[in-house]
Amino acid sequence: MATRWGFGADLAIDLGTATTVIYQRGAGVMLDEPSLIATDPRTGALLAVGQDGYEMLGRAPGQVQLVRPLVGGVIRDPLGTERMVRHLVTSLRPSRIVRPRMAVALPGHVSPLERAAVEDAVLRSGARSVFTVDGTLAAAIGAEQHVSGPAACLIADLGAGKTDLALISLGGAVVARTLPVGGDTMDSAIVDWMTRQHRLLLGTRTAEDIKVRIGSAGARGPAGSMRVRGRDIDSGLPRTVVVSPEDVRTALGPVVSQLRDALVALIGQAPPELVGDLVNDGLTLTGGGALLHGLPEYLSEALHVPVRVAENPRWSTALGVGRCVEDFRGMRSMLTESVR
Ligand SMILES: Nc1ncnc2c1ncn2[C@@H]1O[C@H](COP(=O)(O)OP(=O)(O)OP(=O)(O)O)[C@@H](O)[C@H]1O
Repeated sequence: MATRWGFGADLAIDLGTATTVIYQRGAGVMLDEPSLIATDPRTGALLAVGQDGYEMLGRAPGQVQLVRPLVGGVIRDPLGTERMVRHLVTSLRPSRIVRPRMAVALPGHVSPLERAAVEDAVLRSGARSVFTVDGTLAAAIGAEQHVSGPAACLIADLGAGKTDLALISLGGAVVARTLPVGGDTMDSAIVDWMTRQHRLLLGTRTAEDIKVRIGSAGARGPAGSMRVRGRDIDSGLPRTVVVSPEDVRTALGPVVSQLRDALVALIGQAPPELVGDLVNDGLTLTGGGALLHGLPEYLSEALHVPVRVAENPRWSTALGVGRCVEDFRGMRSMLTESVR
C-alpha cells in the first residue's frame, strides 16, 4: 500500500480503540490495522503491531504481552500508542527529509490531559506539526454530510470502545454525548450470555465473530445458526454449542436499547427547529458498529426518522479528517493546531 512520499504527503489519522486508519493526502486510505501492540515483558522489545498482533489475541504465550493502547477512545498507554503510531506511519515509508503534518480525530469528551497525550504520541511518531479535529464532525464529513449549513445533521459514530452522538449544525455540535458503550460492550454481552445460558466460556475474538456473522438488532437479522467452540465452565474441557441469531439478538438487546435510549434523550435536548429537520434528514450511522444487521431499521422505527449507514462506515472518520488534510486552508475552522 505504500507510495512515494514527498512534499504534501500529510496524514490523517483515526486512532481508534479497535482500529487505526491512516489516510494520506493525495492518495486516500493507506492503512487499516488493529490498534494493538505485542511486546516482550522481560525486555520491552516490540514484537508485533496491528494485524500481526491481532493474530496472537487469546493465543499468546506468557512471554508475549498484548496491549490495546487505547481504551474507550482515549489513550491509556501513552508509550504504547506512540510506538504503535510510529510503527504504522513508518510502514508507509515516509520521506526522511520532509516530515508530514498530521491531523488526528479526537473524541468530543477528551480532557486536556487526554488531548495532550494524543498530540504527544503523534508528534513523537514523526509529525512536523499536529492538528486535531472533533471526531464526530470528522465522521459526519466523511459520511458526506453537510456540516457547515444550518440544517441539522444527526450522527451516531459506533466505535469499539464508545459511541459518540452529536446533532451538528453550522459546523459544530449543538448537543452531543459520548456513551461508554460500543462494539466491545456487545462482545462482552455475548460472552456473558453464553456463560449464563450455556456455561460456556468464550474468548472475545469468538464473541466478535458471532456478532459480525449472526448478530442483529431487532427482528431483521441473518438466517442460520453458528457452531461455537469454547471452554465448559464446569469441566474446563472444550465444548461446542449451536447458537442461533435469536440467541445473539437477545444477548445484544440491552446494549442496543441503551443506544436507542441515548439517541431519544439527545433528540429531547435539541432545539425544536433542528429536531424538525430530522424528519427528512434523519440519522447517519458511522463506525464499525453501524454494520450490525438490522440496526438502521430498528433505530428508524424507534426514533421515527430515516436512518442511513455511511457508505464506508469504518473509514468515515479517517475520510473526514482526510478531507481536512486535503485542504488545510479551506477546512481551518474544523482544525485545532497543537501549540508546543
Ligand atoms: N459487521 C459488523 N457488525 C457488527 N459490528 C461490527 C461489524 N464490523 C465491525 N464491527 C465492530 O466495529 C467495531 C470497530 O469499529 P471502529 O473501527 O469504528 O472502532 P474504533 O474507531 O476502533 O473504536 P472507538 O471509536 O471506540 O475508538 C468493533 O467492535 C467491531 O467488532
